[in-house]
Parts: sequence; C-alpha cells; structure tokens
Amino acid sequence: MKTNSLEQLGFNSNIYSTHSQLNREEWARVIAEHKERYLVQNEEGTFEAEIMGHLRFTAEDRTDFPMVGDWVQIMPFDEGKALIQQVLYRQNILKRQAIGKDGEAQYIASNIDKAFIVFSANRDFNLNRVERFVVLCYDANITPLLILSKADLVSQEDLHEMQLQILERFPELEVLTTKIDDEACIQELKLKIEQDKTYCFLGSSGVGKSTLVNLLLGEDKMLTLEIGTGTNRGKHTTTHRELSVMKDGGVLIDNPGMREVGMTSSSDAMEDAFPLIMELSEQCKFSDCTHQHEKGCAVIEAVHEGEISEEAYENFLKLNREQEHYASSEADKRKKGKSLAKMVKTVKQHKERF
Ligand SMILES: Nc1nc2c(ncn2[C@@H]2O[C@H](COP(=O)(O)OP(=O)(O)OP(=O)(O)O)[C@@H](O)[C@H]2O)c(=O)[nH]1
Ligand SMILES: [Zn+2]
Repeated sequence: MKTNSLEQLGFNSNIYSTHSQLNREEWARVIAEHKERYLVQNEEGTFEAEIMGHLRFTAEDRTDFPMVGDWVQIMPFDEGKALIQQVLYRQNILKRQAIGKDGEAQYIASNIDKAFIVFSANRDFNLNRVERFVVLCYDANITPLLILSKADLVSQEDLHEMQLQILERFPELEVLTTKIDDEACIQELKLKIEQDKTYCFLGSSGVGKSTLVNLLLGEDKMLTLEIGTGTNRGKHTTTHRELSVMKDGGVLIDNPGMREVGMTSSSDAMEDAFPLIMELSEQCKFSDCTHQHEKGCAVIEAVHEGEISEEAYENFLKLNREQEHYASSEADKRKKGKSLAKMVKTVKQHKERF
C-alpha cells in the first residue's frame, strides 16, 4: 500500500521544532484508533501500533493517550507493527464535554486546522444543534465551516430560508451547500482545502460526511483499512481508517469516533425533544397530565403533528414510568417540573453511554 510523506500528513517546521532531536522515521501520525489500538503512518508505511507499557501506567487520563490526528514517536518492531513511545505534538484537541459521569471530556481528534460541520438540509436542521458544534470548535480554537448537504432534496426557497436563519444567528460562520451530483459544489469545497492543513468532518450519522470525503479523495477512495485482531485479547475488533490524505494535499479526518461521542441523529433528536416536552407539558389541559391518553395533552398533540418523534416520545414515557416508580411520595410526584428536569439529565446520561 502506498504511503505518504510526513509533509503530506501535515508535518511542518512548527511541529518538527518541538522534538527536533528525533529521526524522521520516529515521527508518525495517528490515522485511526480503536480501543487503545492504533494505526499510525509515516513515510516508511502504515503500522499497527500499541502504546508502550510505561505510557499506559503513567497516564493520568485520556489526554495522555494518543488520539486520531496526534503526532507520536514510534518504534517499529516487526513487519507493520510498532510501539508508540510518546505523544509528541498537539496544536489543539477537538473535544466534547460529557454531561454524564464526572463531566469528563470526550476526545474527538487533535491537530485540526478547520472543521467542516455537516448538516443535511433535508432533515434535522436545527440552529441549536448547529450551535453545539460551533461551540465545540471555538473551544478548541478551530474555525468551523458549515456544510448544508443534500441540497438536492430541498426546494430553493427552503434552502434560502435556512441560509438566512444561519446568517442571522451566526454572522461569522462560513456556509457552503453541497449536493453529490453537482461537480461545482465539490470544486468549491476543494478550494477551501489547503495543502498541509488538517480538516475534520463533524456531524450526525447519515448526513453525508463519508460521501463528501470520498468525493474529495477522488480515486483514492477511502480505504477501509482494518485494525487487525488483538492477539492478546481474543476479541476481534476492527475499525476504519479515519485520517486520509488528498491527492493534491490536504488531510481529511472523517467520523472521528462520532458514535462513541453519542452524536447519532436519533440521540440528538432525543436531547432536543425533551426540553420541548417539558415546555409543552405546561400547556396541557390538566396539570397532572400523564401525557398518555388525556384530551388536551399538548405533548400528544405535538407527537401527532410530528414535532416530536415517536421514538423520543416512547423514551419519554419509559423514563416517566421509571421516575414514577422511584417517586417515594405523592408530593414527589407533584414536583413535576423538578422530576422532568431530572429526567432530562437522565436522558443525557443515557445518551453519553451510547
Ligand atoms: N440526495 C443526496 N443524498 C446524499 C448526498 N450526500 C450523501 N447522500 C446519501 O446519504 C447517505 C448517507 O451518507 P454517508 O456519507 O454515509 O453519511 P455519513 O455522514 O458519513 O454517515 P455516518 O458514516 O453514519 O456518520 C448515503 O446513502 C448517501 O448516498 C446528497 O448530496 N444528496
Ligand atoms: Zn399532557
């Protein structure tokens, strides 16, 4: 398999100067990660890598472990195998603050120059959700660019309306629209990509991230290079390469553990739906409405209107039942607002676990 030069992988004098005593072949970039097994690449090739014991034992938290995008020091020891001795350089880390246990951060990728936040124009478009991604980028000092994908599936008017809303809410945010069959869109996106810079694609599952990455990579179609079996673990684990180099330069990172950070569209929709349910429940005809069969229930109505998904509603009811079960007294049950707030928290915690 062909490999890339360090420069094609994004290496520059800034990075080099942090550990200039190292030989070139000791430098490598992490191109995929799965459960503490890594794929790293340099001009010698691609290696399956594990971290050195001492690194594991001295590690205090997740930031001490390598992640996709990192520059690491490696020591090859076998055909296509290497040990990672240390993490060398991090310009920034794209991370998401977990709302669940201990509020621990979840790491997405490192050394990113620009993030492409992808939203499909035809569904799920929601400014609050866009904001979450934008904030995540600003926190890491990364400039975001919003891509409205699947523009072929909505009318010009709807698209225009969306663009206006975005402009109003995020005046600084650069926005592109794409449709896969339109070569001009892809060219426009290509123009945003500079040779030795690294770009990370963010967004819910199914919005078209991999499709765009594949189009940008052209004939170098994303190789589904797999991380081999863990011999000492007995379990077969595979993962896809996440970082790829474009033919004319430019490093793309796709799907950097997005599933692990719980950004699938359904759980996102869920998180958005719950505050809405809380709000709506204040408009129910009966103050003790169970939102299951009552006439004049604003929640049921919203489900019928399609404002709240069936899935979110079912989950809401399920959590509601759990809540009821644990409520120790009638008084507790009447503290509806409070328990609902708690429920939202529970949902978020559930979400983090996915
Ligand atoms: N109509 C239309 N469909 C598109 C477009 N872009 C992508 N799709 C389709 O949307 C589906 C999902 O695309 P993917 O590229 O797999 O989405 P993804 O964001 O990588 O999804 P995950 O890998 O699950 O995170 C595929 O069936 C694509 O063919 C577009 O511009 N227009
Ligand atoms: Zn109700």
